Amino acid sequence: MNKEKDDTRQIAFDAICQVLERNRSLDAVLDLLLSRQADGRDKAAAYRLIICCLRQKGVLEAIIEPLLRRAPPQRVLCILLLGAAQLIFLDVPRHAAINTTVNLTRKNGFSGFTGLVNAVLRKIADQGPECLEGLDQERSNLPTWLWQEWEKAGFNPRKLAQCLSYEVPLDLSVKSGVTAPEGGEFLCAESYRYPVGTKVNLLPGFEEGQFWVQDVAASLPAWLLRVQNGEKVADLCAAPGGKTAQLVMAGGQVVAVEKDQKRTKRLKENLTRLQLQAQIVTSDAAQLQYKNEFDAILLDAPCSATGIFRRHPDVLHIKKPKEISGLVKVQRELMQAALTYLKPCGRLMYSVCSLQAAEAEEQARYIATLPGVELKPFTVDEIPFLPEAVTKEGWIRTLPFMWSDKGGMDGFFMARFIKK
Ligand SMILES: C[S@@+](CC[C@H](N)C(=O)[O-])C[C@H]1O[C@@H](n2cnc3c(N)ncnc32)[C@H](O)[C@@H]1O
Repeated sequence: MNKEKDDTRQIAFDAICQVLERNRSLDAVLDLLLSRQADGRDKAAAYRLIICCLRQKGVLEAIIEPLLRRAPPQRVLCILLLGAAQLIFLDVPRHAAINTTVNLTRKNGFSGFTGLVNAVLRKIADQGPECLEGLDQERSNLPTWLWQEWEKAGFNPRKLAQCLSYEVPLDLSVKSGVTAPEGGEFLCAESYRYPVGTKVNLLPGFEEGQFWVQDVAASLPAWLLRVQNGEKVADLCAAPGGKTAQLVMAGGQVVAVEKDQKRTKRLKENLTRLQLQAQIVTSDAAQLQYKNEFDAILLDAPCSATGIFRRHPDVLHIKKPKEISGLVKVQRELMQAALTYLKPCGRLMYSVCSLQAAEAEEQARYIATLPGVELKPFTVDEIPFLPEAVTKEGWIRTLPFMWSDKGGMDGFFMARFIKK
């Protein structure tokens, strides 16, 4: 492999192009791209650069575009984003940022644009932090459709966009009976928070399967299902398995269903590392043959994932409004199926990591209208450490700026129902 080609900036460029041009999720491209880079520090630097570009894309474009007479090819714009991010947000010295970006332009077949890249980046470097003056940074960084939908839902999009300006800590769910690794802050339930930059695989106990990575908000749906020892539980959309692990730990006899083969493999690997056992079924969870069988079901449904934009800023750019209606349809099919699989008096937890009302609040309203189902509202007593998340309808809605003094949390929605 050509080492020179595989440097930090080349990896960042390849990743940004795949996300922005091909709408591929960052997770999907990173595994492959980062495996090309042997040096851990270079990997971390590439990751930092990619994340910064995706978080600040709107602001960077607002700075770059007035400096262009006509639009260059999309890939040259990606190169400019990388160069400008280094100058404005990552404190890379002017000389290094400009020279390496000009080299990147040449190496990727855009020799005719090296002059332009050089000139634009010099202007940005000359302006320094002043280039941010007068810019509505929050508004620039959110796509208009998300800003509007979040505003309509009453979520304060400006405060949400502010979550893009800080680095995100690491949250672990820790097995019961195990001491959490040192250096973490206890949050709630089985969740601990570690400082930004903590490497999970270097923490003592990782190999032994004593904990797993899971945002504190993501740990709430399985925890609030209050599974009792020996209960028969289905986790209908299970991979990569953070919530399955919680359900098993709580003592459930868990059937974990996952449609995607590759993700099922990851689910199995994760449960093996954690030394936890569940019956794993690879199938469309809407097509199973169960009837009146489970005491409790977790439906952590496939969704737009807009609630996880702090950790995965790619969602801001790859998700499109027209995708939502297809997801709403799948979520409803899964809900209907879940209600068939549930025993009378059984509990259904519906959750999504989405900030889109159509996938969350409106879906909860829809389930409540189905025959034979009733909402079991959450009360503040059940979640006293986060009372602001309990809505007047009795749902739980976490928002990324909740606990912002500690580093925030993912945006999750959950609603609990009982089969009559
Ligand atoms: C939000 S993720 C689940 C995350 C998981 N509950 C956890 O906590 O680790 C949704 C998962 O549902 C899977 N999925 C999507 N449609 C499905 C279906 N019809 N049946 C079963 N699984 C499905 C996706 O492949 C994805 O792994």
